[in-house]
Amino acid sequence: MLREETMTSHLSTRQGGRFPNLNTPVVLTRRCAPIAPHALLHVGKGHARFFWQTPQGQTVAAFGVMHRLQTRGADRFVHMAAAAQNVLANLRTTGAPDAPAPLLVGGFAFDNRQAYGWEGFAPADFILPRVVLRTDERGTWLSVCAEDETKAEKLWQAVVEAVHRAPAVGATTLPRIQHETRAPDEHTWREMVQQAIESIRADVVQKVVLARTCRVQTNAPVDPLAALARLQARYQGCFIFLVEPTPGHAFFGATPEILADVQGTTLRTMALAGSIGRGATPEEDAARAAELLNSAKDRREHAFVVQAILRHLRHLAHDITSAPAPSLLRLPNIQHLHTPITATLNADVRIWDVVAHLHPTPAVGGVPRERALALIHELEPFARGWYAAPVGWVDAEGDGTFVVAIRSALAVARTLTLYAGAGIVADSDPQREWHETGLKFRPLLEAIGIHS
Ligand SMILES: C=C(O[C@@H]1C=C(C(=O)O)C=C[C@H]1O)C(=O)O
Repeated sequence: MLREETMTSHLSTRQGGRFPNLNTPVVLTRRCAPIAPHALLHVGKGHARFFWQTPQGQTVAAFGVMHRLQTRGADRFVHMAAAAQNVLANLRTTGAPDAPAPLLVGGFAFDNRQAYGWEGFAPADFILPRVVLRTDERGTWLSVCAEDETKAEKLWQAVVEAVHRAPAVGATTLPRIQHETRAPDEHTWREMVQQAIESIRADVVQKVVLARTCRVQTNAPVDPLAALARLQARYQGCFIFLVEPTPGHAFFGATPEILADVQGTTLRTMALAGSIGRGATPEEDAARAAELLNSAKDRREHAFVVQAILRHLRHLAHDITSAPAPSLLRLPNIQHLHTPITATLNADVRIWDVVAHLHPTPAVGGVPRERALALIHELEPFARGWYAAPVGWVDAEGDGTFVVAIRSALAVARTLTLYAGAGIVADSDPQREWHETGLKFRPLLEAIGIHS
């Protein structure tokens, strides 16, 4: 039943292209008794899937494809905005009158490069899901999307029955690790950082964020749901996400970094840059926090991000406010400098415009942006795929949230690739940056049962 209902229709856009006429699908949304998001994702195994959990505990779990929207190229944000608008404006909603609006879920690649291992992901890839489960302070909502009312009604009932038959998330046996490789290795990393520092001294760039990967081979496929459960247990302060646009190609993580959160005309974003480990005792932890807050190097690294965000927002928004000095954002593995920023969007500015302008901030790219990106391409021995890129959702009212997909991993079959980066400025130390990126791998290593 579910399998038949979840047929895929493709909607690709090309520059200057026209969108095909769509039939008008029906989105049926009703309140329901609590359903565990994991049960829904379990039912959705074998389909495209999406999961989202905010630090406040709201969740979105979705599966199946009513429409898949894919765009590529430097203008992928603009083209996706048009395609999304076209799909969301062509829905008939039914069910509870106070139901949350229909949404699209997905994200973007970091840049325009072909990325090895990311074949299951288009450079901009969103779906209008067949089934969406949302929990928030108002309760639990189940939405289904189908060709007509009768089909929607049948699908709604079928999903409710299926989730009640789904097994509870219990202890899962984790796959055994057979092989682990760090790319680049430590020696090459030091050379990369050294070259970045030389580019900074030569005034080519002022800051650049370099990343490295950890590739793990396991004896059995990694179950992203088991990894998500572990991230949920330990990293509730983060946004926990899973994007699986093609079944079996899963990108997931626990990120603290919001790129754009829009409700009505209110925008929330943040600068997050400058990092140090946690202490083993409260005294040591406080000493490290003080060291970070007083570090001229970290404050400079951070200021680049604040300035870039404020500069972009000036064209998009008014009433922009940012904290005068960074505060601490503390996670179990690491602590960061953090500046919350809010603004009111100008008329006609949508979340897509904000994402298109802000990404990549110097928290994951560098300053100046284009030169830093060129240096990243030159120095990093891999393409980033969706790592450090915008991932999130947008609804039919124009609200939405995109996070920066760091502290993340790609799982395809028995290969898991973890990514972590660090901002390099003139006085960075390659050894310390190796250690810092090591700390940033930790949540995802733990999520698959490796304690480093
Ligand atoms: C690039 C990453 O993290 C970013 C870089 C940081 C830094 O250089 O201090 C801190 C937070 C993030 O904005 C990552 O986790 O991979």
